[in-house]
Amino acid sequence: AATHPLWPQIEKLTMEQLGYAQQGVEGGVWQLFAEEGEMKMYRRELEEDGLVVDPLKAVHQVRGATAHEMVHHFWSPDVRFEWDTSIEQMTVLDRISSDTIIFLQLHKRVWPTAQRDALFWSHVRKIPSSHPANGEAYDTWIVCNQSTDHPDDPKDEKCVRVDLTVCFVCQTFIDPPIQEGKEITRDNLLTKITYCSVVNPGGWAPASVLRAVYKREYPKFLKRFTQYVVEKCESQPIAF
Ligand SMILES: CC(C)(C)c1cc(CCc2ccccn2)cc(-c2ccc(S(=O)(=O)CCO)cc2)c1
Repeated sequence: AATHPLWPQIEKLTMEQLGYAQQGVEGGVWQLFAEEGEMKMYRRELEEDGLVVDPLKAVHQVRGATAHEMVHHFWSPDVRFEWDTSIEQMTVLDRISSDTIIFLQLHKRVWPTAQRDALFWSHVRKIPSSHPANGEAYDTWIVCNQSTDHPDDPKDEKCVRVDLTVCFVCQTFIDPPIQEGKEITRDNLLTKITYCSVVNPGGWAPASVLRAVYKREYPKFLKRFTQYVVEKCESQPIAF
């Protein structure tokens, strides 16, 4: 896949998004709009050509599943319908490598806006932890979703194409730190999650509707998704 024409963009954007996700939310630019237990959701108000494209950043931490397990279930087309209630259809247009897929997704229509679809590459990658595994911090895993073009794009005029950049970054910590010779259980897995998205709705949609939708849907999505992965993995061997 390193020879695929998209590869330089995939490499560059994935590392940029990793940096963006790891930036803190200090400085007053991010406004907290939802908080539930360990989950905090922030947004910045941003409009382009009169369209709401508010960047979102969510941070969460979850016990019971690893960064690898979280990120794999976010990336995999096989389980997408099990957790993503916002989509009506999903097609894999291309598998450009074992870790990069091109998706076409039809999202459920949200009244009164026109139905939207999204065509994006989705890349999953492990970022080896910089300091040697001190037995606490494990590797960081990232999924980066970026809108792209594709020759098999059906270009359905009835649909409005959203333009999205999304990253889902996870890192697992063993808590409390492992004792010599003791086995790690799922309860020792503390996974920190950062979810960032910038979605241009791509066509007329009232600011009030979009802001109401993401303020309602995003907290639900992140809670539902993380619970789904913890439950799905609880009886499985731990995949680091
Ligand atoms: C609300 C807004 C942020 C603009 C929005 C609108 C729509 C299209 C559906 C829609 C919703 C509301 C209003 C109009 N259309 C989709 C998405 C969206 C797409 C993808 C992902 S993902 O994280 O890549 C998970 C894979 O599906 C997350 C969010 C967001």
